[in-house]
Amino acid sequence: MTKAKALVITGNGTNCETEAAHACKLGGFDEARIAHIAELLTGEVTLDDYHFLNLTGGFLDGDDLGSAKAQANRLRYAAVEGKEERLVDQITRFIADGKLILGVCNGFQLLVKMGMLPALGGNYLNQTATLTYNECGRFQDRWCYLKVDAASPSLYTRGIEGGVYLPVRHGEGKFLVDDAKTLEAIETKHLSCLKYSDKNYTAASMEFPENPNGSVNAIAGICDETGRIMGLMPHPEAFVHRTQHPRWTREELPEEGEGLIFFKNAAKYVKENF
Ligand SMILES: NC(=O)CC[C@H](N)C(=O)O
Repeated sequence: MTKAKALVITGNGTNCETEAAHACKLGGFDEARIAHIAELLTGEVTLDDYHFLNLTGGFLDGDDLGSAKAQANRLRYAAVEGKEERLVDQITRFIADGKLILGVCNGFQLLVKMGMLPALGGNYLNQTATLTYNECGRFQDRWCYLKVDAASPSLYTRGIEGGVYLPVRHGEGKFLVDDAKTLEAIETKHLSCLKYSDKNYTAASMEFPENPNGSVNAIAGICDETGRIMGLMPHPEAFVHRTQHPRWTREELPEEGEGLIFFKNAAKYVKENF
């Protein structure tokens, strides 16, 4: 059987790479390699050797120009040393090969600003949305209830009943779209797979602090139409064990944290399809 291989990109200010790689291993990947972005740009590491690309959280380029904007330009336009291709050509091939990309927080901002989400009509290099300053005007560091759309094509949220409880920590998490048509397409295709909600996961919420940033339609995460590419502001890699839960000493909790399912689903998909 193929070895399921995950790649986590680090460098220029990411700070969740170790947790993301740990979550990949716990979720069932045989290998989780942390690579500096420079290793991709020099051609020492190539995406073709992996199945699951993790774009992780942090403060890429210090959030200058807006979170993840500089890295979005870097990934879209930088050449790979000694090769006739740009890094974006490798990413486009990665997607065409049926592989998986998960962007968390800064990684979600990166995917959106590269144009890779929501990628309506399969156009992966067309920016139609953004993530900008939280409506409250402050950085938010708190735990949120996230309602899952069971009709979404996202492979990561498969099997989740109701919703998940995960931490957020961001200053620029407000999801916005360029026009009403984009939002309508996102909703009718069920690409808005995660929404900030009340604690019973009954309804999406625009109320602060349930919705920590004022995202349009309470959107916390979206996927593309294939369900293989997903981005979300909350951090699934930060809740893979019960001791990461804020009330773990007071509540009876299962051993496994609620975020691990994202990585288990990704590993299962890779093992079934490669
Ligand atoms: N945790 C993160 O990845 C934060 C992303 C970004 N630096 C922000 O503050 O919005």
